[in-house]
Amino acid sequence: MSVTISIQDLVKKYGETVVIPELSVEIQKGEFFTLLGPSGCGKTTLLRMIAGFNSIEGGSISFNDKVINNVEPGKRNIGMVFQSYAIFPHLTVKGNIAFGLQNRKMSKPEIAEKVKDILKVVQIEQFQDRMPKNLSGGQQQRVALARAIVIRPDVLLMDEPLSNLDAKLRIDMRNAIKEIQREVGITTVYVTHDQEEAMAVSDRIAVMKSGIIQHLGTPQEIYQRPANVFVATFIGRTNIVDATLKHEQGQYTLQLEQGYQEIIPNVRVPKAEAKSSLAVKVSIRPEEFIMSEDQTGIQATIVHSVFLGQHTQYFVDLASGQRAEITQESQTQLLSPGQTIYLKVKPDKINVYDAKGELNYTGSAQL
Ligand SMILES: Nc1ncnc2c1ncn2[C@@H]1O[C@H](COP(=O)(O)OP(=O)(O)OP(=O)(O)O)[C@@H](O)[C@H]1O
Repeated sequence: MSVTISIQDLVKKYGETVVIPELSVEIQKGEFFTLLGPSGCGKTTLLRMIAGFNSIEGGSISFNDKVINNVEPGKRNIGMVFQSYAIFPHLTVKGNIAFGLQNRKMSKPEIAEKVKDILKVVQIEQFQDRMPKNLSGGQQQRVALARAIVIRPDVLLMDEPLSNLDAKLRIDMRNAIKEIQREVGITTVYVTHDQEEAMAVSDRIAVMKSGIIQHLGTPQEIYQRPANVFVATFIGRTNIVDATLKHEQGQYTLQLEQGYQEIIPNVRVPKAEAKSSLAVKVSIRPEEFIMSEDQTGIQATIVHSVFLGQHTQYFVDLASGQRAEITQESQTQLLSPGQTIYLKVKPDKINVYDAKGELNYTGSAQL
């Protein structure tokens, strides 16, 4: 059975140091939920609180309607997968997977049946009699995953499970993890600092900084309408530029460099901040720039280019002196360093923030 995890006003302190000030979130039944953020933001701390390995200094964690704050880790019915595979070196693959079931006092045929089923799900049937030392990192991680899910946990917790794998295997394994999770449908909390990995596997992502959720949303929402400048720069690549937002005759016009301006269709400024002219920060992703055919827009000079096949990445100096990154579909002839171009932006795609970069005025960013 998989459960809803409700976290209410949760506080974590180490001595006098507050690591998680007061965090609330509801993780849906069967959801693949990721905690994403830079090193030290409190992801592992929160995961360990769910597992029962860390004390709780305030608030509550519930599985469905049951508060589990004081339930010991072994009784929470949780499966865990860590960065270090933590599988037993002296047991075969089959032996490793059967281990958790033997502790649950099942009959031998029942255990054999369950192990067989899980070997199939994680696709390591052919290695069932091997010892772990004769397996690749990816195969060992599949064993760890199989061992975690064979007990049919209510919750699956994964802490950087792919960090020890090489780049290609990480991609293969993240796809495998996503498929397996979908098949077994267990509520999953996944910790990573790798934004691309988070985007690839998650139903929803909580982007954290200093123990606080900065943005909670689907990968698409977080990429397209990041709640603040921290999230915009942490997820994917972007350019942050200063600009002025003018409110005239019921519409918002963004004034960028050199008199270049665009009407922005989806602006909502809270009443308390509303003025006819606001200093703002704008997040423009590399693909949200358009090269202007006529000589209007922001003048820029090509510094260098990186050919990536279908797309080419250009690093340019804007007239203001700011370095920017733009991505364009590759043309037969690449633009050369020193060449002058004119840039416009896609007004419905870019994100406009208050001057502190804390509040998104565009779209429907939810916090
Ligand atoms: N046992 C502890 N005692 C004191 N401080 C701790 C302890 N464990 C973690 N911390 C602090 O709590 C903060 C959050 O740590 P945590 O391990 O949760 O971060 P993280 O986001 O998982 O980082 P990483 O990606 O580097 O693992 C850090 O500032 C860390 O130094």
